[in-house]
Amino acid sequence: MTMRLRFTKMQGAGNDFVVLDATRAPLDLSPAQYRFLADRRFGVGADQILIVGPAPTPDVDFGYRIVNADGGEVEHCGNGARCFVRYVQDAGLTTKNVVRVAVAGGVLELRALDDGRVTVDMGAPIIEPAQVPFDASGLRARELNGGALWTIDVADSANERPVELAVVSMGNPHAVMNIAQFDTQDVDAAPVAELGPKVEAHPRFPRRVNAGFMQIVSPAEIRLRVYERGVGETLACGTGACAAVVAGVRLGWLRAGAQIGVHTRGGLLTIEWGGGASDPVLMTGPATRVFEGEIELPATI
Ligand SMILES: N[C@H](CCC[C@H](N)C(=O)O)C(=O)O
Repeated sequence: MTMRLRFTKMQGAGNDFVVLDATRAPLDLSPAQYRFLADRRFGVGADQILIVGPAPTPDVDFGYRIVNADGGEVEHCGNGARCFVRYVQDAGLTTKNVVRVAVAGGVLELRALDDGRVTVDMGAPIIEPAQVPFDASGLRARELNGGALWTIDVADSANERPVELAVVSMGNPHAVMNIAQFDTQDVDAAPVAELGPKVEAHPRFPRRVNAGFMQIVSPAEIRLRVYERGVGETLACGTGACAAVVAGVRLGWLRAGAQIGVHTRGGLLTIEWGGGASDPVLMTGPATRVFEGEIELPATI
């Protein structure tokens, strides 16, 4: 028994999505069915599944849900937000250029630009460790320029090793590491494959965490790789780029209020944050429709 499911494949800076339209009828798939859709051999293949729905409240235009490739539903997706607005415009679901959408992590305002990119007001970051959430019990932060760096022990292949990180939530949890601590100035040589999964699943992150590896190029430019919670390393992570800039500004490594160029493996994201706790993080980047299709989705997997 299968169901025929129409989908749109999209990508934002190489972070790729299967977009499902639930604006006309509810769509409630199982985690196993979401994993099937995300599977790059047996299904369509994607980092996340985006389910576009009707507005849950009068103050927004739409709602959308985000499911990681492992089938777990999450609070936020920055690259997905840009693809969402491209989708609803292309599908004729809106004629607006500024769209408000409700996600589990909050309400986003999205602006489609004339050059094809999209700017997302990602809201203010959450920097209180307990709200990330991060268990800081028994730890003492290293204060730097008003920001905080935490050292946790991570079991790598050989033994336990200390890893220094900043913690930020954009509605979803992020750990940001400066790669200089790994004796390299090249993010391509950072130990993402080895340490990414260990940090993602570290017990001090009760909801797991997205692990960002940041190379500071200048006060207005970074290179970033992210081992995403529930996926693994992706070519880009929008909320990860926002979290890295927030951490970098707070720690004095990046310039507050500047347009920070975030070079990811999939393309350039531009992030701006004024540095105030209530200042919104603004992210601008690409959003591309790749193809549309149909798939026979097994009713039970
Ligand atoms: N893996 C993330 C969700 C997707 C975030 C990323 N794709 C983005 O563009 O922000 C998490 O579990 O919080």
